[in-house]
Parts: sequence; structure tokens; C-alpha cells
Amino acid sequence: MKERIVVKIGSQILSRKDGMLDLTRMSALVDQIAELHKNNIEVILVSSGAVASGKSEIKAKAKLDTISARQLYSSIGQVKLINRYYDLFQQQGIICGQILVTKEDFATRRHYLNQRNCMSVMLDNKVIPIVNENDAISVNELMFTDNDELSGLVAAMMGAKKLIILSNIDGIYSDNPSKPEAYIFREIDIKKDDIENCIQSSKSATGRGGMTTKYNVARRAAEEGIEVIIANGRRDNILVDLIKGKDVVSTRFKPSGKGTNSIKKWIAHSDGFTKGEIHINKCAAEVLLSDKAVSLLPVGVTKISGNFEADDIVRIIDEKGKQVGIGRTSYSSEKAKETIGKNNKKAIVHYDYLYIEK
Ligand SMILES: Nc1ncnc2c1ncn2[C@@H]1O[C@H](COP(=O)(O)OP(=O)(O)O)[C@@H](O)[C@H]1O
Ligand SMILES: N[C@@H](CCC(=O)OP(=O)(O)O)C(=O)O
Repeated sequence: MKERIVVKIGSQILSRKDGMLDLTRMSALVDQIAELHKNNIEVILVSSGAVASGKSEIKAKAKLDTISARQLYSSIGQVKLINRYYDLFQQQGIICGQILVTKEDFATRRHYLNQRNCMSVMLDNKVIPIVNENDAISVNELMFTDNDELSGLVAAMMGAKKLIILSNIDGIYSDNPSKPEAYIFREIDIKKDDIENCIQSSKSATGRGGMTTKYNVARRAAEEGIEVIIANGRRDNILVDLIKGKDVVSTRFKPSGKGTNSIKKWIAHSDGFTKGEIHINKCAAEVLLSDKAVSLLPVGVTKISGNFEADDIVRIIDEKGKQVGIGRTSYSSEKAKETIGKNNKKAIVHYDYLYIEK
């Protein structure tokens, strides 16, 4: 089987000081991805840069609020960004394609599977998927923390062995990177090392989540058995050197030995998505575990725990305390409690939003 990796490129790497796309850097990174691709490595690219690229294209007629500005800039900038990628990959004889996603696409199993299928069919046909958040339509609670979070979700979903997060800095420093005494952590063993306190809330001019999300995403991905490397995208030949195993300055998160199946990964990487538990009786568990396409009805529910809203993702637990599946609830926890054990009520988890672990 081919080696599969996810490469995330931050906005800062792709934009020059004047706000224009840094075509030289972009082209250097595309050349490296092309080299990996030609060496039979499947690369999924998660690229930021839409908002930064859009800003330099248009001056808004009136002062915009944050959401409208992000929508306007990203809608223009994404076109520019993907066109550049398309041309650069084409010069290498490679086809790339665009996938724009929202957080919702990871909260709904069907969307999740659609996405996974889309990326798989692209990779099977030697197309490089270029993923970005659909900034034009994902606002507020629909937004990912940033593209670092998205890259972790994509790596887990696609069963990637490695996730390389390229930023404008060599890795995670022990202190504020501007301090002379700060040094880079070269390897982090998540079982032993907790370096959260070393990270400042500061971030680059165009970056969204800063180093904190990179660290959190890297920890979670490493727990799932994915090797994560945070490195500087401005260093020459960084990707190829990292893949060749050269000793380039960077922060590497040692992957844990255990691998998990895709639904577990979905849950593990969506800690914000499972908000509570629905406990069910023996009869309901039997029906759900059968081959029938059934929804979970309140009549089979014995207990609700946690606080959740309608449409949140919850765990479904049988009477022995074993998780039988996960699903998207149609009720808030408050409403769900009122319907426990009652007949003739609408499904608490509709079949379309139910995933049963068999
Ligand atoms: N301990 C630390 N080590 C490295 N960088 C840090 C640390 N604490 C905060 N940072 C900041 O995180 C920034 C990288 O995050 P971000 O701006 O989101 O980049 P990107 O746009 O590539 O996602 C660095 O430029 C740096 O200013
Ligand atoms: N989706 C946004 C990127 C937001 C983001 O996460 O930026 P960064 O922290 O630079 O990776 C864009 O394309 O502008």
C-alpha cells in the first residue's frame, strides 16, 4: 500500500508582506509535493490562504464586520489560490482538485463518508486533493478552530501515516520564540511530555489558531497513531527532507502504537461533537443491532446524561454500559428527558443520523 500523508500549509507561508500570494514559495512547495507524488506517496494538501489572497484583490465599499470581510475575501481569494495551485501542479504534469468543507461535514456521518469517498477517488486517480475550509459559508459555531484542526480531521479520516504542519516557524519553542534562551522541542512523547505552558497565545498576522491548536491537534493525531511534524514551510526542500528522514529542525510528535477504526477516529477527533449519552434498554439495543433500518425511539430510552442541544452528536449506551453506537439527536437533553420511555414520540436519533458499531 502507498504511503499517505497530509500536508497543511498555513496562510503566513503563502502570503508576502504586501498581502500578495508568495508565488515563489508556493511553487517551491508544489515542486516538493510533485516530487513526493512521483515517488508514489499520496499527498493530501490542506491549504490556508484564501482570506489572505482575497484581501489584496478588493477594497470593500464600506467598512465590513469580521464575518462579512472573511466571506468576501475568502470567496475571491479561494478562486485565486486554487487557480495558482492548478497551474503550478499542471506544470508538473499533475492534476489537483478542490474540496471545501465545513465542520458540519465531520459531524454528520453521511457527509463524512461522502468526503472520504471523494478524497479516495481523487487519490485513486492520482489527483491531489487540496482541502480548505469553506470560509464563505462557515461562520461562528460552524467554523473549525482553524485549518490545523481540519488537517488533523482529514489525516484521521483518510488513515494517513503522517501529518506535516508547515508554518512560519521551525517548531514548538520552549518559550516565546523571540527570547534568545528559547529552544525547539525536537521530539514530543505525548505520554510523558506536557508542554502546553510553553505556548504563547501570539500568532502570525494572518494565522487563526496559533501554536495552541497545532499542539492540541498534534497530540490528538499522535494518540491515533499518526506521526505529526511541525516544521517551517519557508525552509528549502523541507517536505522532501522530512520524508527522507533527514535531521531537519522541526518538532516531531511520536505516534502511539495503537491504531483505531475510522468511527473511533471520528469521535476522537470530534471531542466537541459528542456531548452526552442516551442509555437504552435491551429491546432497543437488539433492534438497533439487527439489520433493520430503524431509528431510535424514546420508548427504548432509559436515561439521558450530559447537556446537549438538538442536532448534537451523542453516544448510545446499552444497559450493560457498552457503547453501541453514536448518533445525532433530534432533541435537546432537556426535551429528551421528558420523553424517556414514552410511546408515539418522534425518533430521538433518526436512522439517517445513526451509526451502530457492529
Ligand atoms: N512556543 C511557541 N513556539 C513556536 N511558536 C509559537 C509559540 N507560541 C506561540 N507561537 C506562535 O505561533 C505562530 C504559528 O501559528 P499561526 O500564526 O497560527 O501559523 P499558521 O498561519 O502557519 O497556521 C508562530 O508564528 C508564533 O508566533
Ligand atoms: N480557511 C482560511 C484559513 C484559516 C486558518 O486556519 O489559517 P492558518 O492559521 O494560517 O492555517 C483561509 O483559507 O484563509
